[in-house]
Order: sequence, then structure tokens, then C-alpha cells
Amino acid sequence: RLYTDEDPLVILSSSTLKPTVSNSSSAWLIQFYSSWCGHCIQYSSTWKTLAQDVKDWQQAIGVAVLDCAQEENFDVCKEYSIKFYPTFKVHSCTEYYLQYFLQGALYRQVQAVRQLMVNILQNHTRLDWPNHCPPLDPLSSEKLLPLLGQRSDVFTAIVVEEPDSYVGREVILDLLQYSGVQVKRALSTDRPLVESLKITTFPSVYLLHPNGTHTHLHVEKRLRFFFSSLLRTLPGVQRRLMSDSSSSSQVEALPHKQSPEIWREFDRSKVYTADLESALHYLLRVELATHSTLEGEELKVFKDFVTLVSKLYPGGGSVVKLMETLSDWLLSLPLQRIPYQAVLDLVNNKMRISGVHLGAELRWVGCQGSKVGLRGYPCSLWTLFHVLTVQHDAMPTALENTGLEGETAPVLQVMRRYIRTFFGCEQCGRHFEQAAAASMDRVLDREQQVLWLWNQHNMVNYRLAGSLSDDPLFPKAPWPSPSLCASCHEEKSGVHVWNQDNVLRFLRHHYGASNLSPTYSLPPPHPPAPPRKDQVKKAEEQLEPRLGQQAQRVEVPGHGEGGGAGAGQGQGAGGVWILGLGFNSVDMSLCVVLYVCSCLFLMLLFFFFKVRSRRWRLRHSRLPV
Ligand SMILES: Cc1cc2nc3c(=O)[nH]c(=O)nc-3n(C[C@H](O)[C@H](O)[C@H](O)COP(=O)(O)OP(=O)(O)OC[C@H]3O[C@@H](n4cnc5c(N)ncnc54)[C@H](O)[C@@H]3O)c2cc1C
Repeated sequence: RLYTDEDPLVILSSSTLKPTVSNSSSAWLIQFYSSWCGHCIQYSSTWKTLAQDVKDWQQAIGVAVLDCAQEENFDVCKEYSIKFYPTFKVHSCTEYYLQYFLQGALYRQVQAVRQLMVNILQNHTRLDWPNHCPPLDPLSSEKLLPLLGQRSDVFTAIVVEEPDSYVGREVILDLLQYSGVQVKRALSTDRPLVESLKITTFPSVYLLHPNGTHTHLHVEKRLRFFFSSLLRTLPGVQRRLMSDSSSSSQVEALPHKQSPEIWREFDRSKVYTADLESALHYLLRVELATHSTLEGEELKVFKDFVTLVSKLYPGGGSVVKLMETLSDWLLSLPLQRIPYQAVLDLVNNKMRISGVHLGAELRWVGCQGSKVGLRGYPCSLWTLFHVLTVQHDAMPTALENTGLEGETAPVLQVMRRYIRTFFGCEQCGRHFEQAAAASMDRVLDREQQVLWLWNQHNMVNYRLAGSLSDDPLFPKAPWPSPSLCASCHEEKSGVHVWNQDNVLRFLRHHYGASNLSPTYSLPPPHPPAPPRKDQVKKAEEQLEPRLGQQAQRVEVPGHGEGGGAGAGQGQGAGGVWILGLGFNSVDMSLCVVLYVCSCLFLMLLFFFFKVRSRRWRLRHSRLPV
């Protein structure tokens, strides 16, 4: 099959063609192709690029394909007189089809087909106007200038452009599924407007704020992608969910955050350790808890994951200490099967090893959602693995002698195995596995590893944009946005393209150790503070002189050791840390008991042989010479 359900277009068949297009409130651009036609095969990537490019226009015009080589579609292709492949047809909202023989090289250019779609939508007659298609004609200064200074519920963006430019119409269609902003267009030939707004370069966007103020919208590059991306990130602008987008084309009121939790202000250009720690907390204490024992492949996958995190998690600290302890413990165990409870005891630091800690609370910051149930864990898991790919790139030797150094893309391989084995969202795991099977083996070095994950994550973003899991306050979109990295974006032949060198540079910075913010992180528990001199003095005064002296000798276990890992260092309350292994008081008592028993046993042996040898000597000394 040239097209799959993963592609951002609709795959039609004889049974779905008529019901889909006839009952639709939008227009349709359909490619009738044949899966055996070599040209159609080559053309499929262009059609997919187009479908992706205009995915947000689907309320006005949808992109679809129908394979005439499928036996079940023979009749319908005959009915629609498809003689050559590919043939393109537009279904307007009335009952008739317009056939487009996209001549020559025209249909090979995404930009040309996209502009044709704009023309189709703009040239609709009143009768067959798609229900959700906004007006695309330019507005005059008489209509627009009175809006200046007026208050409104929403932003109004006026794209002022040259008469032959398509940017304005494309931005209008790009924002079709978004509430909180309305886009209008005007022409550079409208002198009163251009002079009033003091616009000298085209295209430009002039922004009217809901409070009545108005300004120029500053963009790094005057490209459609930049205008659309910036407008989508205005405060209160959010994507309507697919489920309710068809029911309302009216601009909704500004959003209100519905989370009952405390909202944590954060900076989108930072990565928060609270998210990473929450990811590990959820993964180790919730996701893994569904497996009562770990054995075989599961145990191996878990060991690899723990090793990876222990070696690459940035910044050292109590989390790394925990993962190192867990990793050492897992590697030293000769067992083929371990109960999950044993892992949990270690994660919860039952042995009270000093410096080892993982907060037992979900504290989403960069991953907090506007509603409970949105974002959170999956967001933090992506974040964690992005951080690990970037750390591996920064520290090429970090995985030496771990058994993972032989793999070409160890972080991706461990992620793939973890997602397949443990990730709670089975469907997500299947999708990820498909993507990994298709292209992960092409990743040959650490840079490609970073970029593969970024690209794969964007594929998922494209696919899920507008779905129920899309948080309206954090709409899924190509990432990084122009406001995070303007140099990551370019346009080639009118189509948005990534500058991969700049993307890599950006990812290295964004997910690098220096960009991690500890704000909102749960601090590790403090050991009890040593008694202050004045407290001791007070105690001395109140207590018996003998007791007062004892109070001065109070020792605070583990205090002031800063999580040292060496033998004898880092003695915690009730436990000791020796050669990277923690021993609790039960272990220590057992050691003492065993020690005493073996001493007694050795002494017994000693006396036994002593008595025997004396007897033997006596017996031999009595023998006649
Ligand atoms: C491996 C995996 C596969 C998944 N597959 C599916 C699926 O098939 N279906 C499904 O419904 N859900 C899937 N999910 C969940 C989904 O991808 C989101 O994680 C979830 O919906 C939460 O979305 P979010 O808005 O918090 O942003 P997320 O997509 O989780 O992104 C988290 C953060 O990462 C950053 N980011 C965004 N894009 C990129 C990028 N391209 N590169 C680097 N950083 C980026 C942003 O700062 C963003 O806030 C999957 C999750 C994972 C971990």
C-alpha cells in the first residue's frame, strides 16, 4: 500500500467515497491512483507532504486518495471515468465533481497544488461554499480601520500583502481550527490602510489585541509558517478538538485553565528536573508495579534501562545515586527472577542509604496539562529520552563497559525495548515499534540518534494534532516552534523545511545539562540537623549534668557527607554504604551473628583437632621402637 492510516489523509474506497464526500461540509481533493503505477509510487511522497502541509485546512478542504488497482474499487473508478493515473478530482459541496488534469510539472509542486486549493476555495459560489470555509477575499480599509481601538473577545490579525501573494489566505486556513484569534487579509495597494498602520514591507501582520491596543507582529522571517506559528501561540489561542470542531465554527471565548492543581509558572525554553524525576517516579513506582516479578527479557530490558539512566542522567545528585545503586544491585544479583517488591524497596530507599532519593510525588512543570489526564507522564517520558540522547552525544564514552556500548544507537534501542515491554499505552508502543522497525537501523551515530528521536516525536505530534489527547493550551505542532528556534525553519519552493544543522544545535542546547532547571524539584529529605549550641546549652540547664554531657555527644548519621559513595562514607541512619552496596541494620546483625558462629565453629574445630593430635601422639609414643 502506498498510503497507510498513519498518513495525514483519508483513504477512500468504493464503499466510503460517496458517503464521505457527499455528506461532507467541506470540499475534497481526491487523487485516484494505481498502486502498480511507478509514477504514482514516486508521487506518493509529494502527496503526503501536501496532505501534511494542509492538514489544518481539513474543515474547508480534505485531501484523500483512492486506489483504482484494488479490485473492490474497479467499479467506482469506472464510474468516475478514471483513465489515467494519477487523476485529481475536486468534490465541491454540491453534487458535482470538477476534474483537474494538473498539467505538466504543476501537480509535482506542493506549493502549486496548495495554491490551486486556495483558488478552489476562494472561487466557490455562494451555493457550494464549504460550511467551514472562511472568507478569503481581502477586506478594505473602510472595514478594517474602524476595528482599531475596539475591545474584543479575541485577537484579530490583519495580514497585509501584495495582491499576488497567497500568504494571507494560507494563514487564514492554517488558523481555521483555532479559537481565540481571527485572521483577515488586506492588500498592499490599499493606501489608506497601509499608511494608517505604517506598513512598509509585505507581507506583514498587524495585530489587534482583545484589550483594544494594536501593534505590528514581529517575526524573524516573513513566511507563512512563522506567521501561523506565532499566531497559534498567542495567549488564549487554542486548537479546537477534532470532536467538537465540526460542531462550532464560531470563535470561542478565551480559555480558562481547568486544572484543580496549583498552576506552576514555567519557561518553555527550559527543561525541568521535576518533570524528569516525576517520569522516573511514575515509571518505577507505578508503571513497573503492574509486573509482580521481573524475569527473562523483562529483567534484561529493565536492567539496561536502569544502566542507561544511571550513566546518562545529567547533574549527578540523589537520583543518579539511586539509579547507580539500583544498577549495581541488579548487576550483582545472580538471580534470573526478581520480585518487583525488592526493586520498590530499593527505590524507596528502605535501607536508608545516604544520598539516595527519588521524590514520591508527581510534580509536572513543563509537562503540566490544562486538565487532569492531559500531558504528564508520556510528555515526561519523551523529555527524559530526549535528554538521554543529548547526554549520550555530549559524553560518548559514558556507556563504556556497560554492555550497551556495542549498539549503534543505544539510547534508542533501550527506549524501543522499554516502550515495547513496559509502556502502559499499548497502541503507542505499537506505533513506535513500527517506526523503529522502519528506520531505526539507519541511525549510524550519536547525532543521528538525537535527530531520529526528534523527527519521530514530530511525526507523532503531526498525527495527534487535534486529537482528544491534544491539550488545547499546548497544541501539538512541529517542534521547536519559530519562537524557540527561528533558524531551525526555512522555506524551499514554498514549502516549510527544517534546517537540520540548526535543529541539532538547538536540541543539544535545549536538552543539555546546562538548560535543566531545578525549580519545583522535590528536595531530598534533610538529615536531622545537628543540635545548635544554644539548644544543647538549654538542654544542659534543664537536664541532669550527666545527661547534658551525653547530649553534647549526639551523633547525626550521614550529616554533612554530601552523598559520598566510598567505603565507610555516607553512613545513613541504621545502614552503611560499602563498595557501592548498601547494608541495613538487619544485614549488619546477620553479619555479626554469622561472624560469631563461624568463630565458635573454628574454635571447636581447633580444640577437636588439638585433642585428637594429643591422643595420637600419646598412642604413638607408647609403641615399642
Ligand atoms: C514513545 C511514545 C509514543 C507515543 N505514541 C502515541 C500514539 O501513538 N498515540 C497517542 O495518542 N499518544 C502517543 N504518545 C503520547 C503523546 O505523544 C504525548 O506524549 C501525549 O499526548 C502528551 O502530549 P504533550 O502535549 O504533553 O506533548 P509531547 O508530545 O508529550 O511532548 C512533550 C514535550 O516535548 C517537547 N517536544 C515536542 N515535540 C518534540 C520533538 N519533536 N522533539 C523534541 N522535543 C519535543 C515539547 O517541549 C513538549 O512539551 C506517545 C508517547 C511516547 C513516549
